[in-house]
Amino acid sequence: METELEIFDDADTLAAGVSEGLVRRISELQRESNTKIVSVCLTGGTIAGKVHELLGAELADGPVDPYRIALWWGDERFVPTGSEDRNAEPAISALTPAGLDQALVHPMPSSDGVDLDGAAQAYAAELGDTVFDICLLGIGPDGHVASLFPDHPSLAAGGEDAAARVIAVRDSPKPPPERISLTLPVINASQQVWLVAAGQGKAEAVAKAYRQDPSVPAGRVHGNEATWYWLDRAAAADLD
Ligand SMILES: O=C1O[C@H](COP(=O)(O)O)[C@@H](O)[C@H](O)[C@H]1O
Repeated sequence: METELEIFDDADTLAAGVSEGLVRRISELQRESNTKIVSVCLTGGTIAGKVHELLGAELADGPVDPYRIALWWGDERFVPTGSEDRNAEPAISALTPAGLDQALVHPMPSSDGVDLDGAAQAYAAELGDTVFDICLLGIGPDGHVASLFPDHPSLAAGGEDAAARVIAVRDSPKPPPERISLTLPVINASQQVWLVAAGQGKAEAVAKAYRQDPSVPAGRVHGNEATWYWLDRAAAADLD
């Protein structure tokens, strides 16, 4: 399993680099097989928003067939449809103009009319045994990935030995308190895991993750084939 590191000057050039990297990898996989549907798991967070904006434009006008991409999410805030806290909706708005097959777009449920545990179970059923070609993950300043937080029940329930593929998260240390998250076995089954972080506030968590410190969830994720770190200089500042 390879670990790759890409460092950019700032958050904007980082987002552009990740977006270009996605186009490169997705088109490579699509070229290998005419029928291949590339499964990409998206993340929420600040830098991801920038990536999705750029990716929407690149997918509309590049080598990728957007109709052969399946989109999934690593985590979601359990809030009503239309809430500005949702991870999926801004990404879908940014990417849909590129011409996605909506049947292959799999947002996690919102809180409208379902309970949290039921929502997590429904997403697990939808996910089945899907293996992601690429799983994008933001890193929180505390080292959380998806909605698996350090020193929190989410990490116990969603750790390497998790029984479920998708869990309900309550009392999240970062608001909103109720969330849905993939667990480590699903993330770590991905062909490639891409960790993306920008800003000095992420530097300590990134350094721990890079040296695979198990005290932070980000230090416990990896891809089957490769793990990529996509960082700006500030987030990379504490790397040895
Ligand atoms: O709440 C969340 O936070 C993390 C990190 O977000 P960032 O804004 O600090 O980059 C994100 O990866 C996760 O998907 C999201 O739900």
